[in-house]
Amino acid sequence: MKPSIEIQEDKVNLSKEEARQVRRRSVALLADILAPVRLHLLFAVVLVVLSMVLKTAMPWIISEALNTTINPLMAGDAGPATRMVLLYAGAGVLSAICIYTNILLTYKISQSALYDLRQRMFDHSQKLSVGFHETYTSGRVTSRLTSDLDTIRQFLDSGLSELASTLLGIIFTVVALFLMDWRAGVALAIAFVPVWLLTLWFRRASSLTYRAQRVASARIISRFAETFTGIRAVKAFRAEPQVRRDYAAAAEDYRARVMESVKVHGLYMPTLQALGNTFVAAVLVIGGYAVLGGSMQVGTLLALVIYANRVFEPIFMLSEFYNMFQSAVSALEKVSGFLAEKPQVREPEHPAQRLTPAQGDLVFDGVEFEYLDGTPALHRLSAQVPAGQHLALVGATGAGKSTIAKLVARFYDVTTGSISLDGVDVRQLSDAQLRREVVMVTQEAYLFEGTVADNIRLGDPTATDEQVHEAARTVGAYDFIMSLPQGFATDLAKRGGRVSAGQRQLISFARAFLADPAVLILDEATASLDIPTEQLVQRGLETLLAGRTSLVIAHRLSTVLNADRIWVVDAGHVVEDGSPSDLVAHGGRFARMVGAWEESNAVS
Ligand SMILES: Nc1ncnc2c1ncn2[C@@H]1O[C@H](COP(=O)(O)OP(=O)(O)OP(=O)(O)O)[C@@H](O)[C@H]1O
Repeated sequence: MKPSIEIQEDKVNLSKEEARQVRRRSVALLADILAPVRLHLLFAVVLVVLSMVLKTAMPWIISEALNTTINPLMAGDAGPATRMVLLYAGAGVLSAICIYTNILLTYKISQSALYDLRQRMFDHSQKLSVGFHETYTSGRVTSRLTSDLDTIRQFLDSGLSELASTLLGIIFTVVALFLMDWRAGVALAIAFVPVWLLTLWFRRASSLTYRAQRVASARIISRFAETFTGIRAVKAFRAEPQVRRDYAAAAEDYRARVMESVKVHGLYMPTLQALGNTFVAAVLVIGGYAVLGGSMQVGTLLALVIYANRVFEPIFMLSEFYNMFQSAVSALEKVSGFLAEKPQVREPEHPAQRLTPAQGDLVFDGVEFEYLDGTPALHRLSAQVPAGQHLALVGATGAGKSTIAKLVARFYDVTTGSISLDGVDVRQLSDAQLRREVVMVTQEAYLFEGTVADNIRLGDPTATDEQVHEAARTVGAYDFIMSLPQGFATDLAKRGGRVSAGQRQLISFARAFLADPAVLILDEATASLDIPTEQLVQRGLETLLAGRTSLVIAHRLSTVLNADRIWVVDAGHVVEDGSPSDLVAHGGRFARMVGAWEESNAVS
C-alpha cells in the first residue's frame, strides 16, 4: 500500500538519476541563496588567493634575505637587508588585512544566506498542507530548522573559506617546494604515497562515523522535541521513566558514536604527524648534504624546511573540512528536499471571484476520500447543507467525522467529487478567501504566546480593540478576561497554561466570532467542564453559531439536540440524516445513542 502523502526525504535507495536530481536541487538552492551576495563572495575568493600567495611568499623572502643580504650587511651595506625586512613585514601586514577582511566578509555572506534560508523554510512549512505535517513530525521540522541549518551555517561561516585557503595553501607550498629544489619535490612526491593511503582510510572511516554521529544527534533532538510537545501525555500517563530510558538510550548511542569518531581521529592525526616529521627530517638530511656540497644555500634550506613543515598539517585540516563539507552537503540535501515538498493542497492560480459574499450554502457532490491509497475514509457523500443550517456530526471514534470537517476546511482535497460553497468549488477559492469564509475551531483551542487580545485578534488582524472586546462580550468571555491580572493585555503562558480548558474555548470562540465566517466548523472539546462553565460555553457556542452554517463534531447531548440536522457517521458512510426529533422517532442508531446518553446522565 502506497501512502498518498509521500515525503521525498524518506526515500533511501535513490537511483543514479534521483541522486543527480537531489544534487542539482541542492546546488541550485545554494546558488540561489548566495546570488544576492555573489560580489561579496567573489571578493572573498580574491582575498583568500591573495592571502595564500603572501603566506607562501614569506619563507621565500626569508630565504632570499639569508642568501643575498648577509654579505652586503657584513660589508656595511644595510640597504638590501632593510628592503627584505620591509618586504617581509609588508607581506605579513597585508596578509593579516586580507584574512581579517575575509573573515568579516565570510560571516556577512553566511549570515545573509542563512537568514534567507531560515525565512524560506519557515514560510514553506506554513504553506505545506496539514497532511504533510501529520506525516512529517514536528521533531523533524525542528531538526531541519535547527541542526541542519546550523551545519550549513558552520560550513559557510568558516568551513568554506578554510577549505579554500587550506587547499590553495597546499598547492602553493608544493609548487614552491618544487621550484626551489626539485630533489625536495621528489621526496615530497614519495612521502605523499603513504599520506594519500592513510587519508583515504581516514576519509572512509571518518565519514562513516561522522554520519552515524549525525543520525544519532538528530535522534536526540527529535526525541527531545517530541517529548516536550507531548509533555502533557507524558505526565498524564506517568511515562517519565519510559521517556527517560528512551532519551538515555539515544544519548548513550550518541556518546558511543562520538567515541568511535574520536578513535579514528586519534589514530590519523599522530600517524600523519609522524609522516610529516619524517619528511622534514628527510628534507634536512638531503638539504644538509646539498648545503655541505655547496649546491644549496642555507637560506634555501631554511625555506624548504618551513615549506616541508607546512605541507602536512593542512592535510589533516583538509580531512576535517571534508567531513564538514559532507555533512553540510547532506544537510543541504535535506533542507532542499524540505523546500521541494509541494503542498498537496494548492492554491488555484486563478481563484474564482465572488460578486456577493458567501452565505454558507454547502454542497457535497459524490465526495470520496482516501488518506492512504485503497483505503477509503469517506464513501461517496452527496448532500446539501443550506446556508444557516446547524449540522451536528455524531458517530463512533474513527468513523470519519473529522475527515468530513477537514475536507470542508480544505485541509485535504477530496479524492473524487467536489465540495462547493455557494456554487464555487472550494478548490477554486484563494487561500485568503477560503479562510475568510470557512473557519475551523479545533478541540485543542490552541492559544499562542502573546496577550489575550492578540489571540482573539488572530480571527481578524485588522480588528480594533473595541471589536475584540465586543467579540469577547458576545461569546461570554468578557467577564473572565477582565478578571485576569491585566485584562485583555494579560500575557498567556505557552499553550494557555494559565487559563482553564473552558476559558480557552471561550477565547477561541471569540477569535472565530471575530473572523465572522459563513461556515463554521467546530470540533467540540470532549473535556468535561464544570456545570457553570459548561453553560457558559454552551451559550457562547450558540451565539457563535447563530446566523451561519455550522458543522459541529458533537460530543455533548445539548449540542446535538439543539442542531437542525444530524449526520450519523459510521465507517466512512453517513448512515442517518435528519432532524434530531425525526431521528429519535425513527428509532435507529441516533435514537439508541440519545437513549444511552440520557441513561448515563441519569446515573451521574
Ligand atoms: N492523517 C491520517 N492518515 C491516515 N489515516 C487517517 C488519518 N486521519 C484519520 N485517518 C483514518 O481515517 C478514519 C476516519 O478518521 P476521523 O479522524 O475522520 O474519525 P472521527 O470520526 O473524527 O474520529 P474521532 O471522533 O475519534 O475524532 C479512521 O480510520 C482514521 O484511522
